[in-house]
Amino acid sequence: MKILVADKISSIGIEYLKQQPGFEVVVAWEVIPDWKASPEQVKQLIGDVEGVAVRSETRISADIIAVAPKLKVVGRAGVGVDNIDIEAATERGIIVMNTPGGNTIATAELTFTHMLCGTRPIAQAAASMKAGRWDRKLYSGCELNGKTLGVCGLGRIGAEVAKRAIAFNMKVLAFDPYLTESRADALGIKKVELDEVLSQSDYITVHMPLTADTKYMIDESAFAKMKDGVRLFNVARGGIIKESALAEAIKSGKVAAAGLDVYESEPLAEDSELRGLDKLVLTPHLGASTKEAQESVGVEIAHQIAEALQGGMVRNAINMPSVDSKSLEVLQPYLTLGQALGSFVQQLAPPNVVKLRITYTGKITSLDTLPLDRAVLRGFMRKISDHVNDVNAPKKLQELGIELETVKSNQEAEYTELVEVQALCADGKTRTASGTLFGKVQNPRIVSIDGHGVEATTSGILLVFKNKDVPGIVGFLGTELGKDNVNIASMSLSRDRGEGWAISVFELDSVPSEKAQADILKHEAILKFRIIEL
Ligand SMILES: NC(=O)C1=CN([C@@H]2O[C@H](COP(=O)(O)OP(=O)(O)OC[C@H]3O[C@@H](n4cnc5c(N)ncnc54)[C@H](O)[C@@H]3O)[C@@H](O)[C@H]2O)C=CC1
Ligand SMILES: O=C(O)C(=O)COP(=O)(O)O
Repeated sequence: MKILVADKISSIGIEYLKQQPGFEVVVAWEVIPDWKASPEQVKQLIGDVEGVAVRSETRISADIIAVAPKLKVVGRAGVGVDNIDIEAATERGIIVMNTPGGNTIATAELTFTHMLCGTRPIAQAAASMKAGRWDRKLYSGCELNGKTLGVCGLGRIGAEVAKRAIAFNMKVLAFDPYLTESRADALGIKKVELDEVLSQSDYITVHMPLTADTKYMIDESAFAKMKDGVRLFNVARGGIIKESALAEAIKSGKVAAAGLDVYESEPLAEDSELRGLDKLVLTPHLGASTKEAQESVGVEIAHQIAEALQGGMVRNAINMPSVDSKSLEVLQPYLTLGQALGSFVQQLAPPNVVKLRITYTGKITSLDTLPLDRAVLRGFMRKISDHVNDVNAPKKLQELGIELETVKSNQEAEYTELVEVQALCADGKTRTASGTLFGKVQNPRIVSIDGHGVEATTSGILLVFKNKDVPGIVGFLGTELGKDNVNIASMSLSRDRGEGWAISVFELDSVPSEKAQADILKHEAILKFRIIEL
């Protein structure tokens, strides 16, 4: 398996990948000496690669994905994945993973450094000293003590910045729609709306991803709401603060000081007007550039990529549910059951399914069932679409126009836990299969088909049929299958005395020939049957 290291990650991480049996590691800058991670260069190396490790420089666009037919994993040694086309990767079933947390402290500390530089003009004073001057009057500053800091985006980095601000005796306001009051209380900060952050803060710092909601969140109209002499910082993503509006606000004197680490377009253009603004301190996307952070994220991503490609655990995936090893052990039999039920129902139902409903009942409802949903979908799509995996299964289902509904039910059931998969068809009919885990070994079994109790395996070949409840059916089938040299491994019969018919499942060792299937259907008591391959 070929792994491409496209951006400079920790050498310990690269070594780890090289040590993995069966891995061939291509270190981009060793192969192409003037490596700039341009699309042309990336295309030269990515053609036969199964895993790629990147930071923020290499763009994994839809075009790149299109020329990387073997690509299975994109590992981002860091947080932001805006350089990766997640939609295109998901469509292709490529796992995109990052390493949240590894560079939190480094980035929080750089933010604080920027805040301090915006408080005491260290960068400007240092430059003047280097230029041979001694300008004591020019470079006086102010104090953080007693000031109000507004934090937009109170996630990992925002929270660390807030803690440091509190240590400097600042009051902290936070705007983050996803922040709970209890977390705000625990951090000793006040959760407010964006307008309050804008109007009440002496310092404003942003720590969110760049999304449609956050793009230009700080634009001309936001600056108009701010105090005169406000100080602004962006160590998150270029474009959250609109650069042209910031430049105007600095020039007009509205903004007393500002610091940027990230830009709308990177690298920042040589002739960008931002470079000429004295009150603005610029750093070239250095948030995560500490020895500690790079070692942490580089080693972590190497481990994650290796594990995912070696068929182990998938951690920190952006486009599929992640499961840790302990949970995976618990979930494994359920995943087998879920995939089997999904596949079973798809093969049982006609092709006009419009909705898939997964219902969890009993003990299982206490687990994180998201990975199970994916297993059901993967099973359902198995015979419909090529290359379906946990990454792209929901997208593929959506493309087929099939809606997904998942329900956690607290209703009494015959089993202590039950997974039910129901296909709702365009004509209003439904086809349903349920399953549970049997015994201490947690053996997955199908226990009901369309509401009729059966007991069937979750692997192999099943003959499912509906018949009139008359004598001789089992003998007839035994004879017909025997003539076709098909062995019956087990059978489960379920009859409905009231209606006079039965649903039965035979587990077979091989698929009966078309002739044998036609002969079986000739029996007037066999109403319909399906061969289901699990
Ligand atoms: N300059 C650099 O080198 C680095 C930059 N970053 C960037 O810093 C940012 C934050 O990273 P983390 O704290 O690790 O992420 P995180 O996911 O822990 O925090 C992001 C926070 O933003 C909030 N948020 C999302 N949408 C929002 C909205 N519309 N309005 C307000 N809040 C919103 C979320 O609720 C979350 O609490 C990311 O953009 C990341 O890419 C991260 C590391 C290094
Ligand atoms: O982790 C992030 O989001 C970053 O922006 C860090 O970027 P980098 O890995 O230093 O290119």
